[in-house]
Amino acid sequence: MADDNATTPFADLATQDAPTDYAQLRDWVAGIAELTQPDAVHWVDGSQEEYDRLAAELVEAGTLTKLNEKKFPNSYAAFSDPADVARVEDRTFICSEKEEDAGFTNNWMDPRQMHGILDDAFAGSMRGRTMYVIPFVMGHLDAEDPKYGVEVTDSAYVVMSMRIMARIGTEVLDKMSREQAFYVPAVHSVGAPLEPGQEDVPWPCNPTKWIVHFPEDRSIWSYGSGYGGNALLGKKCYALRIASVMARDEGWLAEHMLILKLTSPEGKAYHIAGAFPSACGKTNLALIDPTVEGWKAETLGDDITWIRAGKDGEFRVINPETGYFGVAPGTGWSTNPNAMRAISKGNSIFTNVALTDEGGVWWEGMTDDTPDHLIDWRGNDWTPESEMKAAHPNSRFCTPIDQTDMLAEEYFAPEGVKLDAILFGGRRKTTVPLVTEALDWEDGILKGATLSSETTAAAAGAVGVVRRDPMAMLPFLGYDAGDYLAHWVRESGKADPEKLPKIYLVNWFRRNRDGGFAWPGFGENSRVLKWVVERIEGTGEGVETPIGVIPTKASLDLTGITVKDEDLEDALKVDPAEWEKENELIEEWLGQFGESLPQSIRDRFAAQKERFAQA
Ligand SMILES: Nc1nc2c(ncn2[C@@H]2O[C@H](COP(=O)(O)OP(=O)(O)OP(=O)(O)O)[C@@H](O)[C@H]2O)c(=O)[nH]1
Ligand SMILES: O=C([O-])CC(=O)C(=O)O
Ligand SMILES: [Mn+2]
Repeated sequence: MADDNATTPFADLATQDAPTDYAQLRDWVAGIAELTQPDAVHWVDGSQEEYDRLAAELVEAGTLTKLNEKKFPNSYAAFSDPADVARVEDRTFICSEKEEDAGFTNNWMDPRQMHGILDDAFAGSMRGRTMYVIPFVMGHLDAEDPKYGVEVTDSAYVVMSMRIMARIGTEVLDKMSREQAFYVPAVHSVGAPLEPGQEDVPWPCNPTKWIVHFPEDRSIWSYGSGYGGNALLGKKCYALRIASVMARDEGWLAEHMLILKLTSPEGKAYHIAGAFPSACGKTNLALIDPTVEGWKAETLGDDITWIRAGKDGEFRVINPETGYFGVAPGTGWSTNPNAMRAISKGNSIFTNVALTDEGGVWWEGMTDDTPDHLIDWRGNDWTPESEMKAAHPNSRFCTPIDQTDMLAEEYFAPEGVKLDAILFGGRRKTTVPLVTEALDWEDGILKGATLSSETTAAAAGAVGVVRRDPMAMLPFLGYDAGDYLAHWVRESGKADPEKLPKIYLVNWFRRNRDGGFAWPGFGENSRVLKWVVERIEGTGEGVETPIGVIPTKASLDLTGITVKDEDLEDALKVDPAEWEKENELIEEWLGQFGESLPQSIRDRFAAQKERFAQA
């Protein structure tokens, strides 16, 4: 261990037991300790022992409830402050040097001004608490160019969750230190210092929240929230916002996508990625149980995908995470048995779900029967007569991905898999058909660029409002949206045109004329995937419409289910009146981009309007 000339007791605290001689890292951690003034500093080794010790401390503090060991081994439930239940997009900032580099979709503030605000907020913010130092890597530790990070946090809940979601601890620290590698410095504080003698609360947080990214120096500062995407900084903050900037500069793509491996009855494997906004079905599709005869699904990832052009001109994809942070409500034995099996193996942390009288967890949609009595996510008695939901709509399960029975072995391969198709999807009651094949790659980019969805509980704010969400990345772009689309165009230029994935627009959420879902969804989506594969093979039947090719009614394999003919019509129709309105909204959306929007996207949109005019 190196000898430090520490200047303050806090710097001493940070470095005295530091298990690394990486001087730059030691100095950085010491500096954060000086700023935040914790009572203790702990370098996280990532061991089970450490995890169990933190869990015991959090049970003692009332943050975690240990679940029934027989039903949910080594699992815990956490209940957040009712005002800290989701990502806070209006408090999320991209502080690039120039405002135009953050683009019109992001909140921006001058980096110097923001650093001033953060210095004030973080000054003494960890008083009375332990500061944890979490070395982590997103993606594989033995990747060609491992993407390291170090999260400093005063939340043990964050440490436990990060251990599920990413590769953390000693092995990562050792390799990072040996290589003196660059790491993304990520600072997190719940923003609730304790004065001497002050009693803690189960879920400390601060009414003022700051989720801040500095893309040029690749750093992250998160203040005031303990929740999910606000606090587990390896996830959305690093693996999407900061990684998207790295990807722009280094020539790859960081995307909000699931990865699914699908094997046909003939034994041929296909890899499909899907970009859907938060709470629009990624985890469910990633864990699909196909209902269509003879098809097998395996998963590689459910939320984040990094794409690189391979040496043979193919697109290759990996999942940089190691766990699920999945939406609990709607995840059930009938809709998502693969998730339920993974969860049942234990080692999970549930946040804002309800507790059963047997010490288990429950949420809306988990089982067909509703329990007679629960403790709801706010800690109140709950019965089926209660007006409130038992679980918060954005309640989550945090579960290791390697507990998935249907995990594809390629998940473990640093070189990833070759991508065959990309689905862009959203939650739209009207207008957008069940599935549409883009006319070609550039038309596919237009589909991604103009993707839209009704807002959900995954972010604070109104639910059910239609908004444009380019490539499902709206809340996760680390730079200008037009530059991002131009980067897509540029990256695809590197691929062999023959090997570019085919692109599809999907919508599992369209309503029928009676207001119900027009398509049964979930496992039945395998029927749509089968059509996609048939299109790739050149055998699937389709009808050309002004927005692309949609299946004929007969070309969707509906063996074994009954879908009413009129429901199928409602699911598949391209209604010119709806699209006239839609095209106006798209025009308005594209009008918000500046110069940076690639001309090819404007041209492809003009072509789409022209096809409607000709139809
Ligand atoms: N009707 C219908 N609902 C679905 C379908 N797939 C998912 N859902 C519901 O949509 C909600 C969100 O699904 P998820 O799979 O968790 O969404 P996600 O995209 O992984 O969300 P994030 O983890 O927030 O990014 C859940 O309540 C699901 O039950 C589908 O095919 N049809
Ligand atoms: O980031 C979070 O808090 C949860 C999540 O996966 C999302 O909202 O997309
Ligand atoms: Mn998910």
